[in-house]
Amino acid sequence: MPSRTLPSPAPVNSPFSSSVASHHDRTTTRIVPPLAAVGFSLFITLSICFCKFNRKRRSPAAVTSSSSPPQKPPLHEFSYSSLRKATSSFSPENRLGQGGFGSVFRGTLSPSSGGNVAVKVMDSGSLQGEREFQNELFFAGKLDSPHVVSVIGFSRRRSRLILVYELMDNGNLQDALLLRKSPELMIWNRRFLVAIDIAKGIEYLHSLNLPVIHGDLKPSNILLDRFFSAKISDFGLARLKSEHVEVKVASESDEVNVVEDYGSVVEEVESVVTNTTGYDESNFGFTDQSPVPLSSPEMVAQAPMASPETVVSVSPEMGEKVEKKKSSKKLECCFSLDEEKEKGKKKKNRRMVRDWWKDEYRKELAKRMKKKKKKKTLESEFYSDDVSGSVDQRRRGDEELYRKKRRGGSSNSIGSSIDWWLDGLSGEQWRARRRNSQDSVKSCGVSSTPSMRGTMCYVAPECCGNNIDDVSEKSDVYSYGVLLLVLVSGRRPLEVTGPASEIMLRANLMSWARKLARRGRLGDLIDEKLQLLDKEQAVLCIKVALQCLQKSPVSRPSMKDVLEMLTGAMSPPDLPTEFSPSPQTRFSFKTRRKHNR
Ligand SMILES: Nc1ncnc2c1ncn2[C@@H]1O[C@H](COP(=O)(O)OP(=O)(O)OP(=O)(O)O)[C@@H](O)[C@H]1O
Repeated sequence: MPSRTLPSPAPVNSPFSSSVASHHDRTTTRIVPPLAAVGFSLFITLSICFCKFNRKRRSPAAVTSSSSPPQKPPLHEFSYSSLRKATSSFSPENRLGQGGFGSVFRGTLSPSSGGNVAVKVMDSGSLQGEREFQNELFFAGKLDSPHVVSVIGFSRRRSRLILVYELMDNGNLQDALLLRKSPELMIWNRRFLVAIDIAKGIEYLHSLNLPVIHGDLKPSNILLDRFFSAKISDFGLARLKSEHVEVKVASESDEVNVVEDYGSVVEEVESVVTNTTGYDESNFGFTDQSPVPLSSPEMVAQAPMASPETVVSVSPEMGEKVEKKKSSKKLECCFSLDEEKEKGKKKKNRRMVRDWWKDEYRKELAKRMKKKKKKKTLESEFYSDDVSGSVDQRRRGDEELYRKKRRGGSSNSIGSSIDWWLDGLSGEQWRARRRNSQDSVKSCGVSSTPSMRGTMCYVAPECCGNNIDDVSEKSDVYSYGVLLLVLVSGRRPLEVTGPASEIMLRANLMSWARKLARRGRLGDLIDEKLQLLDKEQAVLCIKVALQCLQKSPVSRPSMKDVLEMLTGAMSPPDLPTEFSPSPQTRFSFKTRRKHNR
């Protein structure tokens, strides 16, 4: 009987083992494929996720979205009828104010469209108005700050241009402070906070990637919301910073190297002639901001052939283009015009504008000389500490006339008469003047913008010449200095009311502040009617203002420093050694050279 032996472990190749193995194999083949598939798909999924995550981390979009502020929603294009309805057919009761280029009305839209708004209707047919409108829209797309009045939208109906802003319930600073419409501003702290808000707003503009120069800072362009927070408005004269630009007008294939700054490129574009009827409507605004038109060679080639009623204009598209080109530090050639032609045209335009201004000066001077001979003595008194031996920057556009009169033997009085006239223009007169200038623009067909750099009394001396490169952030700093003095004193920069002795002493706010500084009596400048006054803070404001009002732009502090000085983050400033706002010699020299050319 065969003994039952326990089956020894089967060798691998035994039939038994093969049957076990085949059984095992069958099990494995049944289990492994799904497992492998699961594992494989898990692996694939994980690696895809990893790749995606990695790419996302590295993508510029991810970087921007995390580090840059959220994009502003696009501007809304309103229909004319909706705005007419919102303002009860632009009824006089809804009128909030009148600017140089149109009226502003209160409007009520649906909450989703903006709720309560301010609707600015530009005077139809005004070229400057159109220009300001374009500028406003261009900057509206760029600016986003709690210290800048927001543009909500716009409307365009043939030549009727309308801008829609957030409503600022307490109107402008000029009315609130100088017409004493807001008793709230009689409390010192409120005024100080307004000064800080404005400083923050300007600092924001200057700290942008492409700094924005407002160019027209004055109380009527500072609006107050219902909590009396101040915001900067009116970017009609604003521009991108201009420094040194090496622009070679070259052939199509050439490239133009842009050194550091692009504002001047915008300025260069100003000399590209466009038709009076304006910009191409389809390209106007925010439906498509693509920077097509001005760079296209066809258009540039057409430019000089435009009709006689051509005007100088800057377009939003160009600004956009300029910004886009910044990263590459190169700007493709925008101009196929040859250099000589372009220069000649520019020169001719400038000459026409200058001639017009000269004429205006001459007329105004004659009138003033005839009517107010007595004032001569007062003027020389006011400007005795302001006017240096050199010709004032503000007279640069009128140097010929100045020199002629000087030869006539009355240099000082004439010089200061011009100053007096410039400084003495009230807002109304200046506005009227700007309107007149529009007429002139129409008649001579050239933009008068080079002469229109802000509002008299607030505009920095270097802005009044023909050289656009003289305008910088420091020009805004100067205007802020005047604003600060106005805030602290509750007075206009020029007040010629009251008895003669009063006029002689205080008429010119800046001169008065300088005189007081020399006498160590800055406190005299503070508004006597202020309540809860913090005198130390008020004197600090005057000192900062005097720093801002220095004649040399480089000596003025930056807006960042101004803000830090006012908030105590930086030690208070020493009084500047020189107080004269008259311009640097280099400006006069440069301009004279230009004139002679
Ligand atoms: N968003 C707004 N909310 C409330 N009121 C406004 C608003 N915008 C303008 N206003 C009022 O309308 C007035 C006219 O404004 P606008 O900007 O047209 O001209 P301006 O700045 O006063 O003068 P200019 O155009 O000559 O510089 C302002 O002074 C202000 O009182």
